[in-house]
Amino acid sequence: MIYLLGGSGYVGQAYQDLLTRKNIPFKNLRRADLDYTQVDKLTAALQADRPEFLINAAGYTGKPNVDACETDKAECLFGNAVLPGRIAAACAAADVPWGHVSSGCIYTGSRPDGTGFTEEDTPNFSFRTDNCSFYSGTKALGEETLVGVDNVYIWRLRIPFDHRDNPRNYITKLLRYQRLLEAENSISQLHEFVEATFACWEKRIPFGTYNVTNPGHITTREVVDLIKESGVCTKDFDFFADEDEFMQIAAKTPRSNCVMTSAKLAAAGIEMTEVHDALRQALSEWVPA
Ligand SMILES: NC(=O)C1=CN([C@@H]2O[C@H](COP(=O)(O)OP(=O)(O)OC[C@H]3O[C@@H](n4cnc5c(N)ncnc54)[C@H](OP(=O)(O)O)[C@@H]3O)[C@@H](O)[C@H]2O)C=CC1
Ligand SMILES: Cc1cn([C@H]2C[C@H](O)[C@@H](COP(=O)(O)OP(=O)(O)O[C@H]3O[C@@H](C)C(=O)[C@@H](O)[C@H]3O)O2)c(=O)[nH]c1=O
Repeated sequence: MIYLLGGSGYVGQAYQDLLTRKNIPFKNLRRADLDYTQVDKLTAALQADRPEFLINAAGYTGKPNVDACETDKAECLFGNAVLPGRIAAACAAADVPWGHVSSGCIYTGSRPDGTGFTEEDTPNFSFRTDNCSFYSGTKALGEETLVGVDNVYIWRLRIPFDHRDNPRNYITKLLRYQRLLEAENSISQLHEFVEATFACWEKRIPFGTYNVTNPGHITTREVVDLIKESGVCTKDFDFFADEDEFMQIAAKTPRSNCVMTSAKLAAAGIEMTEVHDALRQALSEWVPA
């Protein structure tokens, strides 16, 4: 049996769908039912139920986007930086291996030679580099909390998208924002992300950190072209002149826009669809809200 923390959230729902489809028994824990943020309570539950693996899809993202984290810092710090350490303590006490959903938003840009950041690269969009959003800072701290912890996968998700219209879906965001920021990003098809991360456990690949993004990178303008090409929306999309204008008009805090490589995951035998193809696929199956 699998333990799922935060299973009622946007990412957690995708895990519920996956485990249900695969017919794998799981328990979706919600804080309202069992306060898994308390080490003693989570440890006792793990010792009683003895799940084979735990997935942590809990955390604080801010709604509708990371700007909201700037005004709820205590909750954001707790959910993203403190909670992973608490789960690590409980999983160590009960000897349960686990996986943690982190974020690629701890990087900005690309490597100096233009290639994507690897798992070996130190985050360059964090409190330590003093250039980040509060959300990104807490996600980087969450990873630091887990340094030296055995039996854990750290899975980096980035700007999720899929075929279902949803305010959290990157495609929906681009359809609804009044103006767009031109940027280059590596991004993750949500359902491929959950499949790939669970495959880490199923295939028993080595524990550690994995970038779980669709291979390649894509610019906002390229996504817009694919949206138009698909017929999902053919309007004229309006763009900000530059990041300064974006910050003045639409954002409270800087965004991470970055290129990553998921080559480590592929080398472990877990392949994801090339990013343009994955977007084309999602748009071809588009389900409006
Ligand atoms: N959505 C995105 O764009 C991305 C998300 N991620 C990461 O994925 C994880 C899940 O995100 P997502 O599903 O979008 O988030 P949601 O807000 O949709 O769901 C998160 C769930 O976490 C639980 N939770 C536990 N502690 C807290 C807390 N302090 N504050 C708020 N919620 C808490 C809640 O479940 P309950 O109360 O039921 O237990 C909640 O339903 C996060 O760690 C996030 O950083 C990474 C990259 C991109
Ligand atoms: C607000 C806004 C953003 N954007 C761009 C900036 C960025 O490239 C992209 C996404 O920005 P948002 O503000 O919607 O999303 P943001 O909250 O920054 O999204 C992030 O959420 C957290 C939880 C993560 O971990 C990330 O991986 C990512 O999904 O959209 C616009 O083009 N126009 C806008 O008006």
